Amino acid sequence: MTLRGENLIGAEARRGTEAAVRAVAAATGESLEPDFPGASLGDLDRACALAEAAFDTYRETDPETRAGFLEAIAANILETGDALVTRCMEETGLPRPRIEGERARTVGQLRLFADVVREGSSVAVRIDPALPDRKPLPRPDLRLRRIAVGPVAVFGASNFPLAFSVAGGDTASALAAGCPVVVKAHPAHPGTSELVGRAIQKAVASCGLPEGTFSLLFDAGQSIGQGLVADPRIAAVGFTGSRRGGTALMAIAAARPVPIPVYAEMSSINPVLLFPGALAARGAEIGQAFAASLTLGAGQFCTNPGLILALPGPGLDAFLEAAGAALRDSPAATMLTPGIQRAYREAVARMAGHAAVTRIAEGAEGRVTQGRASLFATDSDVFLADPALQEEMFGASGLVVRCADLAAMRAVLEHLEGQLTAALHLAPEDHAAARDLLPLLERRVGRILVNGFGTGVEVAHAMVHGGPYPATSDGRTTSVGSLAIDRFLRPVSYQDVPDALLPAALQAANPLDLPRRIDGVPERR
Ligand SMILES: NC(=O)C1=CN([C@@H]2O[C@H](COP(=O)(O)OP(=O)(O)OC[C@H]3O[C@@H](n4cnc5c(N)ncnc54)[C@H](OP(=O)(O)O)[C@@H]3O)[C@@H](O)[C@H]2O)C=CC1
Ligand SMILES: O=C(O)CCC(=O)C(=O)O
Repeated sequence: MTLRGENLIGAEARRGTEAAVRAVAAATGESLEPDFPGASLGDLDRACALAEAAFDTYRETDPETRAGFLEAIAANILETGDALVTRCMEETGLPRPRIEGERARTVGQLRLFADVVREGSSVAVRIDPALPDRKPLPRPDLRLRRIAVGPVAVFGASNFPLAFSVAGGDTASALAAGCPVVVKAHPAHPGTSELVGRAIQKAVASCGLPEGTFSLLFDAGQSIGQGLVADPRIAAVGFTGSRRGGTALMAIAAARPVPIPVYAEMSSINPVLLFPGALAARGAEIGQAFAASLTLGAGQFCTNPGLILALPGPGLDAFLEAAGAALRDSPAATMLTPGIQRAYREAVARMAGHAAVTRIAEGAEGRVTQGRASLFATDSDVFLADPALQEEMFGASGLVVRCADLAAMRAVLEHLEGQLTAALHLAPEDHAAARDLLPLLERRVGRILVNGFGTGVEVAHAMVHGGPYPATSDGRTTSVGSLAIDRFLRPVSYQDVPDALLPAALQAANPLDLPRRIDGVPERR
């Protein structure tokens, strides 16, 4: 499919009139055709007006229609074939297996949400039938369902150009909830965004949905993104990116006359706890696995294992030796954008320049567009004294913090900001020590995992890809997995509303065949 560099506004595709986003080949820095002129404020207004006009129709689509729509998007994405894969590789510098894997994850995610919509428990139907004879007062008939919150603004993420971008988890969960979506494309992969956007636009048309169900806007600056968050027709925001970007959007959303939630997934350094028994048994093996996780995707994962906590000893020495050797052998890797490469280089230089931090290993030097791996080490008292040491280095770099004993490890965890994940490496004899730390870890992170690393989030029902601030703006939820739909739903209760006036979801005959709780008890079906 030929790229046209057009904004997709409802059923229309039109070139913008503002400064253009230039697509750039991540590996070489060369400009790619076409350019993507930015949307005007008029385009933004039209996209939001269409989204609002679509809302009441789209949110009341029956489960089969909405699930079929999500599946049609998945099919259309696959139909874009190699054109999508090659363009995405060129724009991001990510290798083919990664992009193909990410496409499968994106399509699988859309299909998972189709299943969620068909299954119906996200509507959360509750019925408390009237008790007219109750004394001293009768109870009214109460029926609850959850409805979509309204049009959602989604910011595509740079580092997952498919799974966290135009048709990624935020879009899939918002559409599954019944919310029209307006996406602000990430300037790092505009061609990928257009191809995926057209796949969604085509599905809107083939499923007979209102055109405002989906729009995609490009912008070389920040006025469209900021305007979207401020627009009174937008009811919620999904974002993955920097803490600075996420908090700027949170401030705009909070300052609106009607504030709205921003679900921002931001920085995380994902502590890895190496317990003594595990280190003694397999320090070198863990070191190799750690290096592989750290360098995945040039380290550009928010789940990247950036902080390692361990007690000194021969096990830690073996870990450092193996991780160091693997990282010294690791080739430099193309980073997503010149800005991300520069930010990474500066973060590594700051760490290397710290008087009380030593560099354990450095990967091979690369081109100007590439990042090289690094591993640093320090002691827990240094880490505790300097908050800058827990800032994310977005790339393949980690910091090992030597903790004199388990109490020192606890002190470091107490001091940490909110995180997406914590990984514990354990042997059976470490279980008691790990058990002691679990309550603290539960307070700090969204996902606790054992004998693995957090990179590569499973898209599943029991997944939490979230965590307390600043890992995310709202630790009560997740941006990956079926629970992500909850962000875009709100409950409405209907009291003594006649059956003929009730939405189908709540009618006595249950025409949508939804799971229901009657008087608090799941109905037998
Ligand atoms: N932890 C994580 O998961 C991730 C962290 N990052 C971090 O973010 C850095 C930059 O990467 P990037 O992906 O571009 O993330 P950004 O947060 O800079 O940008 C993400 C998106 O939000 C927009 N945006 C950012 N700030 C604002 C604002 N104030 N007003 C309106 N729109 C805004 C950007 O537009 P525009 O580009 O025009 O500014 C872009 O579309 C990385 O170096 C890394 O440190 C990045 C990706 C994931
Ligand atoms: O590790 C993953 O699969 C997802 C990582 C992620 O959410 C991110 O880097 O933004």
